[in-house]
Amino acid sequence: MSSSDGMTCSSDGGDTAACHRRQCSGLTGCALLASEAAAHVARLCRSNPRLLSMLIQEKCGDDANSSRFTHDFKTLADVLVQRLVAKRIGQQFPELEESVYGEENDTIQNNKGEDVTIQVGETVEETFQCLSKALGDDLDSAKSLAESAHKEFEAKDLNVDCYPPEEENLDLEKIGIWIDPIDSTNEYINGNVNSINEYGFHSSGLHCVTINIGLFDKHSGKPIAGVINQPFFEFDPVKGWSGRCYWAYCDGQKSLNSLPEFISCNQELVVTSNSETDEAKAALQRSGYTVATASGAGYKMLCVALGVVKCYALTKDSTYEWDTCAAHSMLASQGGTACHCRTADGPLTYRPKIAGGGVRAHCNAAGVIASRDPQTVDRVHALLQSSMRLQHCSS
Ligand SMILES: O=P(O)(O)O[C@H]1[C@H](O)[C@@H](O)[C@H](OP(=O)(O)O)[C@@H](OP(=O)(O)O)[C@H]1O
Ligand SMILES: [Mg+2]
Ligand SMILES: [Mg+2]
Repeated sequence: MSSSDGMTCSSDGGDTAACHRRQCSGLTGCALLASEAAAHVARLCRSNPRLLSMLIQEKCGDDANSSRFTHDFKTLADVLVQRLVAKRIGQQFPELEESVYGEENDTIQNNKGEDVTIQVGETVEETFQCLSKALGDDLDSAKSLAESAHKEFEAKDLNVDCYPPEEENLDLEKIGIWIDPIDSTNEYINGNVNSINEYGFHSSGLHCVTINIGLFDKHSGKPIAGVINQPFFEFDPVKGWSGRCYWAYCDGQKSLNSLPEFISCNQELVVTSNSETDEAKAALQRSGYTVATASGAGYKMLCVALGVVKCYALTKDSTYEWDTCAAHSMLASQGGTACHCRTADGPLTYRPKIAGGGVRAHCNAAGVIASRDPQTVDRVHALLQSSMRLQHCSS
């Protein structure tokens, strides 16, 4: 684990609560606490079958990830979580209000077919009024969701090994933030719980769901900090689900993160999408890599950052800036990187949301190769490029 200085909390019992608040007082800390509030909402929506089934909606037109899914869905949890994270960041850092972007648009249709814009208000009552429009007559669900959207968390509530720096060297005017409120919505909707695979990660199921919050430099396009929260990490028959979260920070001068430092990963393991081509998988295998698949772009990249796998490779155009920004920041803080796969354009970059651009404007259109080890990125890039050239020549 790499950690910053000045983050230990006195155990004299004096002002512990204030100390915990202080520990997450920077922007990365704010995103980390917001991710925990978001995870709480995600778990609540998932635990209420009525709520979930009422509010699963198909994304249409420019909003849909049509290169990955024939039918792409969102839930109330996606929309509410995005609003909640944006609200909390905007409250603590008003300068950033216009610079927080998300995967989803803010509307959801209620059972009367009316579009409702989801907002997190200043008070629980305001949020309740909004959610009750979305949830029709289910006032109990609207009330519990509104309360949960306003629930406050402190650093001590987080399942994290160390806290982000209080002092960040950030020029807020340059910062943009991408939120993927629920990554792997399909697994979230299906709700399956699958056991861990032979490599030590989950190939599918609720464990692959993550909340990704990535900070980037609007001028250079570089990732700066990231938070990934995994809301469904552990299940206890009495207490239900609990999660875990990770953060990273790399402003070009200092690199800090809460990820494990020592890794004994399977050095030759590459994780990819269930939708990856047989040709790309075969090319990796011919070069000595073992190839495994998993759901969730954020989860796959988190597995790389945690050292469970060596590399994430995707030749397809099915991920977006909100899928990769948080995890890319983590890899960058570890000395690694995430690059375009099908071109020689180097690292992925991030841009503020383009009005009217639809999701394609923020697509990682040339695929992704990500690793903690830049040499692995180069090697996998070269071998996939040459396999794609061969395919091109023979077709
Ligand atoms: O659930 P949303 O936030 O829409 O994000 C999706 C990504 O955009 C897709 O690229 C992921 O598919 P792959 O991981 O199979 O590429 C997809 O993963 P999944 O379908 O395998 O769960 C999601 O991560
Ligand atoms: Mg996603
Ligand atoms: Mg998503």
